[in-house]
Amino acid sequence: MSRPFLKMNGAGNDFVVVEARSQPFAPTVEEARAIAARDGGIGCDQLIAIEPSATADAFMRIWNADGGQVEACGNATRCVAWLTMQASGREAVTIETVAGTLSATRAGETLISVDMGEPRLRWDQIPLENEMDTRNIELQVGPIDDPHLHTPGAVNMGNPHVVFFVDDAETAPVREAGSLIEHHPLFPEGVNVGFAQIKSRDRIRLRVWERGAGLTRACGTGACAALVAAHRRGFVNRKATLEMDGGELVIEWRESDNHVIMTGPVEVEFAGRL
Ligand SMILES: N[C@H](CCC[C@H](N)C(=O)O)C(=O)O
Repeated sequence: MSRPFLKMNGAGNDFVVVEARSQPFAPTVEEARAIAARDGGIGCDQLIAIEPSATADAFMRIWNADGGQVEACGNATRCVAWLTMQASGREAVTIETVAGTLSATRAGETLISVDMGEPRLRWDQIPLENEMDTRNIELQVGPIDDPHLHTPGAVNMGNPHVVFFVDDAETAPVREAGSLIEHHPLFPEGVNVGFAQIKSRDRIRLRVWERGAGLTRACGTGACAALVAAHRRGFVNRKATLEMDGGELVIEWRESDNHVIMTGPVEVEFAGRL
């Protein structure tokens, strides 16, 4: 039976959002992949279901475009939080995910802040295949030998990220290197691959090759990971604007509680039926 959905995006990272509180939604990997397909499907980076939660305002389930379920999606969390605020009239809501429950507050008519919690920084929390310093991980593969790509940092924001520091994000080998590293044996659960150009102590230009989705126009958890990795290397302050292909996110790694706060836009593109 067909069912309604909303096509949304957060800074250009786009989603098909399905309401699954009244009617369960359990697509197979193939069905999720078919919905996400840009050629023949609706087309999105992630497929999102809003489900009941016993402990939060809603549970958010996330499928990547390749049909696999994942733990976290920052831009989608803002979209689901915004929908929940619009429906409830409240300015603060909680969203339960596989990676934990997140608190969101309204920062504007279509601007949402999400407390993404604490970054996980130990090698076995990323996770990595073997023990190493997650500030500077040793990774040599394909175009990554490019001397312009400095030793990356690794951060888990509920999902795994590796962040390379590059001289120019526009010319960085995002597709070639991203697709190689996504499945590199150093990352037993795969990895999202960020390419960060430090423009100043409070501005980073970031492009992300996402695990299971490829090059996206923005990545919220990727923006959080890039800020944390760059601060750990002394490149930026604790708060910065992350310039992504589809828009800007403001990320702060709060000193008081070690939480990472992500603020960014939400947009409803259209409504349809699956
Ligand atoms: N676009 C999402 C990240 C999706 C991460 C997913 N690609 C994974 O496999 O972890 C975001 O805004 O955080």
